[in-house]
Amino acid sequence: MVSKSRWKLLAMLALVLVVMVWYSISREDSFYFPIPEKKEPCLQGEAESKASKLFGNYSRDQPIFLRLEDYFWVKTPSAYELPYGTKGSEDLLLRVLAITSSSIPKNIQSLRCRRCVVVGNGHRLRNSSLGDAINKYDVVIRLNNAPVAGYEGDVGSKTTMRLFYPESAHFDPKVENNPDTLLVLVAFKAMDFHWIETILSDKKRIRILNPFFMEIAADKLLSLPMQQPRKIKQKPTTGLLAITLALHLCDLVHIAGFGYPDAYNKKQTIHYYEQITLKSMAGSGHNVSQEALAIKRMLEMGAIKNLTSF
Ligand SMILES: CC(=O)N[C@H]1[C@H]([C@H](O)[C@H](O)CO)O[C@](OP(=O)(O)OC[C@H]2O[C@@H](n3ccc(N)nc3=O)[C@H](O)[C@@H]2O)(C(=O)O)C[C@@H]1O
Ligand SMILES: CO[C@@H]1[C@H](O)[C@@H](O)[C@H](O[C@H]2[C@H](O)[C@@H](NC(C)=O)[C@H](OCc3ccccc3)O[C@@H]2CO)O[C@@H]1CO
Repeated sequence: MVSKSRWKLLAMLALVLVVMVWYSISREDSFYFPIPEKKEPCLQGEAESKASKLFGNYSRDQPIFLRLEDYFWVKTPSAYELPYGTKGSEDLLLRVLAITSSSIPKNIQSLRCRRCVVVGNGHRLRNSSLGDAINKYDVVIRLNNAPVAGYEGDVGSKTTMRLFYPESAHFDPKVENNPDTLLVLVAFKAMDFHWIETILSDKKRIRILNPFFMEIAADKLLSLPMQQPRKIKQKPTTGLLAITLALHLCDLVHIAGFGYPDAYNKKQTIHYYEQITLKSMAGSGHNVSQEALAIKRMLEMGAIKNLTSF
């Protein structure tokens, strides 16, 4: 027979154990009982089903990056010229695709469920301390010249893809030089292909984004006219384009650093890394209030989740 005092001792020990487990789990840096890294639950195909509701009649068969085989023997017909299609640029593309790659890296390809985060360049990331959370995603998509060095605590240090175009390609290659980062060209005009042909030095890391995503963002998210006058007056921002791409590539899509100040807020800086205001964007061909509505719609229907405020 176990005596009453023994039972009491056992009960006390059990209580201490429960408190230790609770304390350990509630701390991020669990030291009594190491717990597996906390990751967002990921449902395979979730972003795909939300995207088809959002975009309607929408083909998931499109490749993310342009492929040589689609221009080599049979020239894939495209309804639009750049930036919504490749009509008229086929021969130039053939030359560029012959010296670049179109594959998705094996470590992303092989994932059963792809957790992605699109990091916008917005000021809301400043002092957000989101760095560790951002680094936990399988795919981190960054935009233009947004720096990582010096801002790791707020924006993380992992970069799986950087979407850029010639005018935005002024990130410091000595600092932002992670060899695992794909450099994804967003082509807006034929000159962009000439440019990339000239500057290519590390061919293996360059990809050319399928203009299909620009078309979908412009048409389905912003309802912009698809008929092309000589000059396109309005187009999606690179951030909205990246969200559209992520909904195609990933199973889970989160965003951070999106949202511009109100138009009357003339002093508020727009970026987390420099002091420019909304004024600098005048004439850049983006309708940020229309984009805010599109992002709100996607948040409301649960297609994306926001890590910062909006
Ligand atoms: C002066 C100008 O033309 N600025 C444009 C700049 C500029 O060309 C590059 O930074 C290169 O220097 O690029 C843009 O955008 P930018 O590089 O500023 O920002 C990238 C994306 O982050 C989202 N963003 C940014 C700031 C903010 N306060 N809220 C946000 O939601 C947007 O989705 C944005 O796309 C661009 O490419 O879209 C759009 C900007 O209009
Ligand atoms: C995502 O868009 C990027 C950036 O945010 C825009 O500001 C920028 O817009 C420029 C646009 O691309 C230029 N269009 C072409 C076809 O080059 C436009 O050029 C105006 C122009 C053209 C020819 C003669 C006179 C004026 O200028 C826009 C503002 O700079 O586009 C970026 C992506 O390329």
